[in-house]
Amino acid sequence: MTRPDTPLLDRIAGPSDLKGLSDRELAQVARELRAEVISAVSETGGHLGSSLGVVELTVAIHAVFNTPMDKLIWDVGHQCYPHKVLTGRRDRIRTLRQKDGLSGFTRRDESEYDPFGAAHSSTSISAALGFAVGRDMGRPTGDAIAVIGDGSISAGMAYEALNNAGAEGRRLIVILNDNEMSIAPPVGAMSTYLSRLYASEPMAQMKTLADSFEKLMPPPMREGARRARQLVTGQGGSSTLFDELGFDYMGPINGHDMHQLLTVLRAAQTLANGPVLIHCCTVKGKGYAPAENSADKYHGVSKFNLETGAQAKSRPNAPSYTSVFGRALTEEAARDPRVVAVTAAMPEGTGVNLMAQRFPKRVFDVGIAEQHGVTFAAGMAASGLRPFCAIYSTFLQRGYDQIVHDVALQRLPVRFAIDRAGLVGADGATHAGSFDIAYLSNLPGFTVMAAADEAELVHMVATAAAHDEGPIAFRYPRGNGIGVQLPERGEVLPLGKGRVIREGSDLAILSYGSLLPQALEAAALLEAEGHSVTVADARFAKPLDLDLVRQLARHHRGLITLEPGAEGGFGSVVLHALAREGLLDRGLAVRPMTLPDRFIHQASPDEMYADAGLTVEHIRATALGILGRNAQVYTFPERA
Ligand SMILES: Cc1ncc(C[n+]2csc(CCOP(=O)(O)OP(=O)(O)O)c2C)c(N)n1
Ligand SMILES: CC(=O)[C@@H](O)[C@H](O)COP(=O)(O)O
Ligand SMILES: [Mg+2]
Repeated sequence: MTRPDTPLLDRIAGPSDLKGLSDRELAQVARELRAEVISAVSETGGHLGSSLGVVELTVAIHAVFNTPMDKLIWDVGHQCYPHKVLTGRRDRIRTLRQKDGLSGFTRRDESEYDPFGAAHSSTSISAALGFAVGRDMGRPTGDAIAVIGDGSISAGMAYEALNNAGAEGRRLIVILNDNEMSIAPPVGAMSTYLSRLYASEPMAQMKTLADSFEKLMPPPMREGARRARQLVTGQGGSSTLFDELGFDYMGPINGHDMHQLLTVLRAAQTLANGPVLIHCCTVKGKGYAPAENSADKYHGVSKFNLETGAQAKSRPNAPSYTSVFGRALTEEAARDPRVVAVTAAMPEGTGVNLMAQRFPKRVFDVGIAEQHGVTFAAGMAASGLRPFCAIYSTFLQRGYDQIVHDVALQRLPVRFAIDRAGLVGADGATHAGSFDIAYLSNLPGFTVMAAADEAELVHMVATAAAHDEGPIAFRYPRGNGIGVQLPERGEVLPLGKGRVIREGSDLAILSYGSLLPQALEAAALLEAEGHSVTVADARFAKPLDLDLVRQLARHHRGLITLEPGAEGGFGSVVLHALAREGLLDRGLAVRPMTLPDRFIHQASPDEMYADAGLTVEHIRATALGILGRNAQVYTFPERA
């Protein structure tokens, strides 16, 4: 028997425990749940703002619907912390985004209450429709409910899903969580439209709410309800974009009012006989003043002081790669009025906000629209501008066909600034920048570079700015540089030329990208053990520095290639070149060191690279595996 003053949340082992509670008690659960999320994230860091915006909504959905039989799919999934607390993971919520801990997003292999994984935005409606079809074809699925934000619904994939779902006409619940924020303030006509939808008088809200019920009623009752509404509101009523797409639009409702939420969700559950869109207005960061009062609503925070909201600040000895890029880009823009920048809803994350401070009319935030952003930049390049398309490696995957079809095939000089290259830490596998080397270095006419440090990044920005012969990309990691001196001005690098950093004679390590310091450290260890090791920085995966590769192959017993990228990238380019040049015929020992053929889940970057087999010790062991008979032969990470 639980004591009467026991917090209600302590009695919630799972959503079924919500069923017996009154609406008032559910509101109390939400209050306690909000406090729990704030407390937990103050210890772990993470996506606090979006989670606080959906606390009441999360309680109401799990109280009304029958999860996990009903499939609840969170778009992006960064707002899923309240959901995880209510679905049996409260005991692990303080392991959030840590090695072997809870993911910061939804994951199928983490819980039956996570029917679909997320992290890249705008996928929820598509997945929910898939579940709805499964249900209608007899699969063990109840309702399909997608919760999608106002930022995420602006992406093309969301329209594709709305378009299809509206035509399919199947029962489907889409909840638009509209907090008037993306990561940055939202952009685009859809955002303006949504604001208009609910920026009207209360009466109009009554109207749309009455509208909603009218639509949900069986046809015979609708006419009577419509006439009643017209009498009350005196308005014929207009339909929304969503109505026109075949959805029954319900709302706008206050997403923090438990009574409104429960009433509308129960109505939808009882009456929906096709696709329904519930427009739910919320506040990002709701209920925690430091979040509500901050410009970014605490979208992504480090650990913070619960009382003050002050976030733990790291004191790096070097600037972030992102800020180095933003400043170098701004300098190029100052020298050349043709330089413009495109971001997909991440001006701060990519650093183009630094250029926007000086040249606001030359920086374009297209919203969460990577596909459009790439081809938009291609059009700019075709017009004679010099566009920098700044998109994280993982999100650039969303615009790949546009890269091939609109940029490479037409050999248009779009500059791709690829941030978050390699393993990124707490965001885990969904955000790893693992594949861009592989997916770009095979495209004809592309120039593909990787910065070994922040000074190299400055030179690569200058090289890209000056490169009009075709598309060019440069990648760099999340986080801070290594503390090298930054050049006053970037120099244009000789195309396709690498650089030898230290000369040896036994073995060569050819590094591509940001693991060069690890290569140099391993070389020093090997030298102390009597081995003579050359270390070179390739700088380019395409065009490859063939003279350098020939020289390394001909004058060493072994060659290691090293890259913070998946198989099929730089190492493959080198192996193809060696094979084509007959440089393997004399028994050269080659070891490509890449990310392993499996996904690596969240941890610190160092922990992830250790898991990936890409640390100094791994490099040393690989080298000894070539050089010494009695060496500990390094076995590559197991294949998936
Ligand atoms: C394809 C893709 N591009 C960019 C991002 C980065 N991103 C994560 S959340 C977010 C904003 C989402 O806004 P919204 O859907 O309104 O959710 P809110 O944070 O407001 O709850 C963005 C741009 C992403 N996750 N996926
Ligand atoms: C949820 C999401 O996709 C973004 O917020 C992402 O987590 C940002 O990553 P960075 O923290 O590397 O900018
Ligand atoms: Mg939003």
